[in-house]
Amino acid sequence: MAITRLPSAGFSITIRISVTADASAIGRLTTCVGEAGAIVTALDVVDSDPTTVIVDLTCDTADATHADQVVEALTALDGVDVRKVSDRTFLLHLGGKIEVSPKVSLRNRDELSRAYTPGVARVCLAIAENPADARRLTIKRNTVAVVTDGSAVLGLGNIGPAAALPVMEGKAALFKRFGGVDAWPVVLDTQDPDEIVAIVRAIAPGYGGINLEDIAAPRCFEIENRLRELLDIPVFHDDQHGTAIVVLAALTNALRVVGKKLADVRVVVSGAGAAGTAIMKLLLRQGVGDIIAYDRQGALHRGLPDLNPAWQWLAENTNAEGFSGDLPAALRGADVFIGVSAPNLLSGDDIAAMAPDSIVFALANPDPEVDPREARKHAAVVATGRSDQPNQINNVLAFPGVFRGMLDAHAEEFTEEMAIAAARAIADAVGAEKLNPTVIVPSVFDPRVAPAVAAAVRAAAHAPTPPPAADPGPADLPEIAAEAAAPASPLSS
Ligand SMILES: NC(=O)c1ccc[n+]([C@@H]2O[C@H](COP(=O)([O-])OP(=O)(O)OC[C@H]3O[C@@H](n4cnc5c(N)ncnc54)[C@H](O)[C@@H]3O)[C@@H](O)[C@H]2O)c1
Ligand SMILES: O=C(O)C[C@H](O)C(=O)O
Repeated sequence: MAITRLPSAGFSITIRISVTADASAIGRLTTCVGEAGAIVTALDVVDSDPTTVIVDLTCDTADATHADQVVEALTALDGVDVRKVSDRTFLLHLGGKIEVSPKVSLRNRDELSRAYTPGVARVCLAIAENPADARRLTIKRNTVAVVTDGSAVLGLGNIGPAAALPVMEGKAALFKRFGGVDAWPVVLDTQDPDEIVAIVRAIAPGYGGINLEDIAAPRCFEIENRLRELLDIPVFHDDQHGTAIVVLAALTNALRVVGKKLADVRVVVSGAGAAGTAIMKLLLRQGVGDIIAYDRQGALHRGLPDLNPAWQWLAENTNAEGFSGDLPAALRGADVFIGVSAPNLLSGDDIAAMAPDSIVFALANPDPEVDPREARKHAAVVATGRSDQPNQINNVLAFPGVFRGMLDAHAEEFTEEMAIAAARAIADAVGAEKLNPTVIVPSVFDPRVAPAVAAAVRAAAHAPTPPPAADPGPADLPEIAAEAAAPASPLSS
């Protein structure tokens, strides 16, 4: 039942090869790579002499084992010497993916004296006198902490803070690329909720928002709730709310495609963790017909003893009929399946037993709950978290625009109203003229998405439209400078 892995840019390798320089040499290399199931994406001649040519051959493979097989096949060719193999994903990560870059030039004493000491002291005092000025005079206005304890990283589990860092750097890069937000990873060597809350509370003054990331359920709920109480900046748990926003957007459009209404559909959710719980809460808030929630031990229902508070809430607010059968049984006649749990739980036959025009979102990464190619044989709309399948559902459609909007609005909290507004903006970004079973979410690279989400979030925060630039324009500065400089300026006496 496992999904067959296809060659992907995520497993791209560059192989440096020395080959005898005859007319068919290059052709033999590319044929060999193709026959081994990889896809050649580039071939560069690095050097040559009268008898040999040295090339860098770049190809997409399916995984690390497949990459080894491709290299072995090349090595076995006559007249071929494989000199070096580079994993392009690892090359891209050398030294990390983000850096701090000054926005001011520091070319001489004049600039140094204003950007740093002694000039900076007056700015510090201005903020000490009026803490709200931190948003105008420091990075706080545009900076988000991406906080993790490394306890639930992607679908990889509890791999710890250092191993989580590449994901957090990636999030920070996405924040900047799609939302213009300066985000910085904060990886914590503790998984104790009290310590996490204390640390985040202590670092909060330097940030305009907190993005919790890859913290395992159910601790993530407690940590988020406590921080929301304590802080005057928005706290957003991306795995919960980012996912829930994009799933609501995708489901809105999928229901448009099949002509059903949210209030009429029965939804089965596999995985009542961070993502699943937030998805269910948002769907319930939007008036979904009914939901049955599954986790490892089966369906959540009112009769189950010793549930944690999050599951107790779900047991009381879902599964109206008190169904307690297995997952395939729950799917019989269901309109929608949403998987945020584990790979390969369902077969094509399970999907075939759903209601006509069913919708399947199999979102476990990297391998979904059901092979999407099997699911597509029976369901009207299928989405996954994968970039090599149509309808990729990923939080990146939500979080850059959500934080752009919250920062611009100087929002003090993230609200459900913002989540619903963001989901509507993402759904509407597809547009009736483009909507079909394979296009229910906009492209990650659609430049209209993040601004539309930001505008929707700002409106939900009841904030006025900000000026186009996130930074203060020159017109703002004299007023701030005069205000801030007056008490301490040596020139003013
Ligand atoms: N595509 C997306 O946009 C997207 C977004 C968020 C999460 N995800 C994926 O969803 C999955 C869950 O993410 P999360 O952040 O909620 O993690 P989580 O650890 O908070 O929750 C996962 C839940 O699934 C349950 N589970 C595990 N195996 C199960 C099984 N065989 N049957 C039923 N339930 C099972 C766990 O007990 C847990 O409650 C991961 O694979 C993640 O990569 C995808
Ligand atoms: O966060 C993401 O981009 C992916 C998703 O949250 C996941 O856990 O797989």
